[in-house]
Amino acid sequence: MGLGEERSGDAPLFQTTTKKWCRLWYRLYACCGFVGVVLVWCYRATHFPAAGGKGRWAWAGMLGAELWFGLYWLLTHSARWNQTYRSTFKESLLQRFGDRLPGVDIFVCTADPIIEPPTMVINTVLSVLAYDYPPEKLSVYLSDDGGSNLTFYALLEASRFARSWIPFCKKYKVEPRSPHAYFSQSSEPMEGTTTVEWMKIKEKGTGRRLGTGTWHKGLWYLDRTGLDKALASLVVDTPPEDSRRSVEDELLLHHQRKLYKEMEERINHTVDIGEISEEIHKTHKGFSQWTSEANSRNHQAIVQILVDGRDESDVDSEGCPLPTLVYMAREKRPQHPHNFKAGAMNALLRVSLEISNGPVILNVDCDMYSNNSKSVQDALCFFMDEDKGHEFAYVQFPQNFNNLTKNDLYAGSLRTINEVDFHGLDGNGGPLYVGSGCFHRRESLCGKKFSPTYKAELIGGKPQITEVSAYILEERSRGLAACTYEENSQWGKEVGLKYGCPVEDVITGLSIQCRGWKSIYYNPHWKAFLGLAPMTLSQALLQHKRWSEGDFQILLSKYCPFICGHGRIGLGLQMGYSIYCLWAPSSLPTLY
Ligand SMILES: O=c1ccn([C@@H]2O[C@H](COP(=O)(O)OP(=O)(O)O[C@H]3O[C@H](CO)[C@@H](O)[C@H](O)[C@H]3O)[C@@H](O)[C@H]2O)c(=O)[nH]1
Ligand SMILES: [Mn+2]
Repeated sequence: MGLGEERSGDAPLFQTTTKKWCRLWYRLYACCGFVGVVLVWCYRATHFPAAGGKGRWAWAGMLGAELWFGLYWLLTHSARWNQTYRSTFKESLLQRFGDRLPGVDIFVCTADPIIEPPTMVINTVLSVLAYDYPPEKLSVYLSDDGGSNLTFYALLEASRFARSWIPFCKKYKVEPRSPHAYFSQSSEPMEGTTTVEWMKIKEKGTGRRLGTGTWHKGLWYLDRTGLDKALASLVVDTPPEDSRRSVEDELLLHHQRKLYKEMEERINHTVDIGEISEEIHKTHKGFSQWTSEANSRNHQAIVQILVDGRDESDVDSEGCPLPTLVYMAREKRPQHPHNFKAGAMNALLRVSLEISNGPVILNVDCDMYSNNSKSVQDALCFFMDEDKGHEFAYVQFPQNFNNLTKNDLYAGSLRTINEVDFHGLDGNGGPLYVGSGCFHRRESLCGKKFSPTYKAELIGGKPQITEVSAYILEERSRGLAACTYEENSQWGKEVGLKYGCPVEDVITGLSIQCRGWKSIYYNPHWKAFLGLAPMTLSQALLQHKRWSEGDFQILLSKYCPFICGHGRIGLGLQMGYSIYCLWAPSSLPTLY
């Protein structure tokens, strides 16, 4: 069992269960399967055609293929032997740590404004900005490898919208906190509105239109004055307090939706035109960083702090502090390898160290929004645990998708991996690091070795307001995001994410585990992250080719789980890694 139970006095922060009966049934099933496999092998071996007999080579080939699959089967099921499940106790976390909670830096990566539309990117950003976590301890960084001023413009719009969106989410406990996802699941305003009170106001108040506003796609949207007027009229029209509240709620929802739609339209319009207008250009100094020769492969480093969480005058519409929000496009030059996502993540590690220095880091892809506002608290339940927390380097959540068709033609849901394999690996020392949806301890990601005596508190955070201005932080950060910064350094080797492998995350996770750290797989019923799976055959093939190639490359490199992991990670985990490392060679017996 997990922890806590054995610790007297303190309530546990997380619990580990094994689902005993499921495990037993599974093991029984696996044993029966293994008997079957052995019988197939025996049959092949004992019925081998005699020398000179027909089909001898074909038979030998079949025996080879079945031996391979049998051994692969053994590997897979051994890695699944210790299925483990986790649950967290968030209330205890808040009670116990209160304002001693650590700073959390969130990295969102995007690479191309055409493939990854800016409205999608900012929805992901807004979903993490609105996490249910003290805003002064939260910093969100967008890395734009496309180096696009359109993405920067979208983020600027998002930084303004966030001022009403975050208090709205907190007041109404909105879920999910990606505005697009939220508004597309709730019904359209004004049409078939639900409350009786609302109807009354419509008739009695200012008539059909309620107040001043604009028509949009056949619906009447109130503007701020219209909204205030309508709210004021409620006092007269609907005396009971609770019915007044429900109408007020509807009006605010309606207003928030209108703000979102307007922002979305402005961004899409600018993206369609493909350039920033003079008018927009004037609204922020950041646009001047884009010179006329700049393009996605050749430009200087750009770092802009759009919201400085330390600035007490910069608050949301309710007067509460905002999370820090930073735009970063690292320097790109054709003669310097940029190392794809790993390069972006390492630049983010350095820039965020300068600006907010959160000891915990979350990375999400720009197409994967947060679907649960409490995930940061969930992850911290593991890191902050007094007994075991110091052993964990990262907490990986499953990657779930919301664009799959009913039959999931290209197996994009990763169901077996999410629901079976990773629970097995969690019982063997921890799951792989697979990119999006993973919380890291900054130190272990930056190369620190685990030591059993080491019990660092997860403290740290932003420098004091008086220390340096945002301008100086931006200047310094630009140097850290320069493409020459990593020359002759350990970045990409021993520090940060590793370079040179198409699955930079898997190889990085393996080396972290080889340095003695454990990891956690947390798969809550209420999905924490929802993203976009490949939609076409060619996209799906390309992704699987990259994954298989990358994993096979690990097997052949010095990071081979059986060599690098020998004596450092358990045999179960070595076998677990090899399931994926052997994907590519498994294609040969499959073809046979
Ligand atoms: O030069 C690059 C290339 C990609 N990305 C970003 O990296 C992420 C993942 O790239 P994508 O092309 O979407 O790859 P996927 O195969 O969908 O990603 C899966 O596989 C990757 C490699 O294992 C992991 O890093 C991801 O988290 C995981 O979701 C996206 O946000 C990109 O914007 C960059 O920032 N810079
Ligand atoms: Mn992707």
